[in-house]
Amino acid sequence: MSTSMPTPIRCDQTAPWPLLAAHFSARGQRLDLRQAFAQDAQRFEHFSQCAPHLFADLSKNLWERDTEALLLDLARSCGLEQHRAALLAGQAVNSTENRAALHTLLRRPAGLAWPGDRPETAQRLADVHATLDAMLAYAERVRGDDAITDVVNIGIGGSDLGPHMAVLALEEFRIPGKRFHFVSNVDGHELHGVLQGLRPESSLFLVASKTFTTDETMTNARSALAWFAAAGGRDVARHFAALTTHTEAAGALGITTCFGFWDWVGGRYSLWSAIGLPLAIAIGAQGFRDLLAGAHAMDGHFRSAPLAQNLPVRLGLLDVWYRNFHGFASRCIAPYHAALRRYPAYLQQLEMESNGKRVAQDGAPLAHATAPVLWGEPGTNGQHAFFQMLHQGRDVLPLEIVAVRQATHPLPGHHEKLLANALAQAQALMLGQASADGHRHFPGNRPSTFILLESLSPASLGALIALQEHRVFVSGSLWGINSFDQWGVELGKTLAKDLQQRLASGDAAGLDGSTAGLLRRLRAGA
Ligand SMILES: O=P(O)(O)OC[C@H]1O[C@H](O)[C@H](O)[C@@H](O)[C@@H]1O
Repeated sequence: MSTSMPTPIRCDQTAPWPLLAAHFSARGQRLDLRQAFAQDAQRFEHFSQCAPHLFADLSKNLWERDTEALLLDLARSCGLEQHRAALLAGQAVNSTENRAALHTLLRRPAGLAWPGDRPETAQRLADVHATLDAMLAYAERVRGDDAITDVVNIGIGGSDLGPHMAVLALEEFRIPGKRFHFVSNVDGHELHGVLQGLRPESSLFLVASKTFTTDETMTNARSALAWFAAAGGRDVARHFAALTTHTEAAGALGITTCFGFWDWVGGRYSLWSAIGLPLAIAIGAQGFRDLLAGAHAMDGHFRSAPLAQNLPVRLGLLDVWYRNFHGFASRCIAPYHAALRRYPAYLQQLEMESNGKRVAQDGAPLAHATAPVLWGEPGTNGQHAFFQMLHQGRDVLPLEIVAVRQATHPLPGHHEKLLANALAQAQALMLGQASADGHRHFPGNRPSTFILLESLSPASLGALIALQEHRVFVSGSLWGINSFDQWGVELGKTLAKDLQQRLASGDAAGLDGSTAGLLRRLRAGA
């Protein structure tokens, strides 16, 4: 059993909060990055940071050393260090569900104890490794089974976004001869499109659902099972596996090959658990262990680096500064690597489902803003679509670039162009360009963060994702919210059940005028 932990202190109820507001009015809102670089020869050194497997340049952001010092005071006043310790020790930081959020345990080496561990941690870690070993052995068997050519992951949200993003990101490491498909939407077009290219005897379906109740996933799993039987498939135990905390529910559906995990793993933090099986099949047991090791290295950095040199902390503090003082409402994510094309979507769930909250831990409404909108596309594509607005729109939209120093393809010239574009965008946003013609004038002073990986590998991807997880924890902690629940997704699910019946029956009694009108329209011809 997890014990409850002291409630973090809300940022707007601490002494540094009004000091930050005063600092913003006096200087922060007028900071000019071009002047800031001219006045501080060490600005790049001060605001850049090495962390395991990556490097980050935060110097082109609208803050100065004094700002960061005040933000660090804010973090301390909010009890960030105590809250971090509670997270890592497995206390019930998810207060509305009375659960720990122990995704860090999933990547901890076997037998490693941390000071402050709760008594049950050693057993949990042993369970993690027993499951990991079994899952990786299974992944290796599937990799060696040439009869299986197609692996279909059926899952949604955290049971789709992580493995899907990572299988794409690590395509260079992917086993040849197997195709990977991800079916998430209840829209039958998606599953139908995949099934059309499959044969039962060469397909492996992985039904991924923490709860094993999610309607989309259950509907797709039932349809896949029905297709399998109708197409002459035999041996469900060989061709279907369930990745879930509810193995009995999988059994009830007829799926007996199961890899489990635990309620203390949040859906959007579950890539490291059995939910990672499609990735493990794609990149192999060693690749998956490298991913875990990369994430664990970042966990160590987050756990022990001083706050002022702690990259997730610095990013999380910058997020608070931007959201609550500058009032920036979004962050544009631009991975300059085509294989990271699902990275923005992955971060959307991680940050917006974690921190898109309007009440404090105690349920009281907050007076300050929380998660920004995350959005984006790989560079250079985004440059030819929406970067116009980043450069010349009326709103300031902070940009976060992820670039990779080494390419793995052999094509000459491409990578230099790609990296030059990443650098140029950050430079153009900051420097701008004066022109008497308003249409050609670039105001500049627009912020960006530049994250650099040496290469895109399982280890660096693990570190990058763990960095983002911890950064979301930092801002959520200061905002005083529970970053680990997602009650906001429930109402729509309940109403969809009711409306599914009404779509069949035509009963519009008691509905609002718009929903009733649309229902009639949808049923026209029924
Ligand atoms: O893994 P599952 O239990 O099927 O949940 C899948 C997803 O759906 C839920 O509604 C939540 O919004 C997500 O956090 C979760 O990842």
